[in-house]
Amino acid sequence: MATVLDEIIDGVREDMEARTARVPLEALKERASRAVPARDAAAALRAPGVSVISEVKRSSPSKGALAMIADPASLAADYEAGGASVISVLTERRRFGGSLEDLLAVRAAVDVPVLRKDFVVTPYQVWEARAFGADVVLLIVAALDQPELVGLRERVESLGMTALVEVHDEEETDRALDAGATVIGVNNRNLRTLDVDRNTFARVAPRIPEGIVRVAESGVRGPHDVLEFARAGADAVLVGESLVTGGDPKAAVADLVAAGAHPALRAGS
Ligand SMILES: O=C(O)c1ccccc1NCC(=O)[C@H](O)[C@H](O)COP(=O)(O)O
Repeated sequence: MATVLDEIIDGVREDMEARTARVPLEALKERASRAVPARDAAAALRAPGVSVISEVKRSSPSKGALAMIADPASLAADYEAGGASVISVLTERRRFGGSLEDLLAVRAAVDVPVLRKDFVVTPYQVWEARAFGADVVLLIVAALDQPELVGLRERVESLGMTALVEVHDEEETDRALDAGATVIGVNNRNLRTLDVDRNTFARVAPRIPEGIVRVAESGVRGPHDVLEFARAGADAVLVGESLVTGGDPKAAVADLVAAGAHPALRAGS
């Protein structure tokens, strides 16, 4: 039986084929060659404290509509003002209501690195990410076989960007490491059931060696969750829903950043 992930990827491939018919790969490469260089996201995520990746997220398969977000650039600027280290932009159209135009607008509005959050399964999408200003590209291990994962990571890095390689369990973590990932996101959301289990990060993180950036993704409701993920070894958290539904995104990000800089975390307690 097809999973939600399979269904999303089927739609992504259809949309991408339509874009490929309009903009051939060679034209896209030419546009990417004119893009300003990528910002260093790995350095931003390695900074002291728990870095906050704040997401522009209009809707989701698990929750449906979340927020209108008429002006993603303005939301991203609020996130940056609150102290976000990286802005994540969901560019998938059918289930998340995003677009490459959102990515372009956000990149022009902020000085921090910007993540293309999508279901990337072909090199064309990586070139697209760069052409539209991305500094980071999400690669989901569950969506790729091993040669695809290795090839896409290499393509992302050859264009000067950072690959955020997403895993859900220990086996996928081993695949990410074998593929040469240096930034690994553990998603607490099971992509088959869409349920969030916040214990996933604590279970999987010990599998990720020191020196690799560890990102806890999904299910961050507030500062207490940042503290929990930090104690379990997170260098960064990726947060969407609670920021877009909370009413004051700048203050909400600032609260998360403050929690991630808590002195008790520096003492290792
Ligand atoms: O959010 C979903 O329902 C979802 C369903 C299927 C695949 C991916 C999905 N979300 C993408 C994400 O990973 C999250 O947007 C991101 O981690 C932020 O999560 P949250 O803070 O829980 O919105």
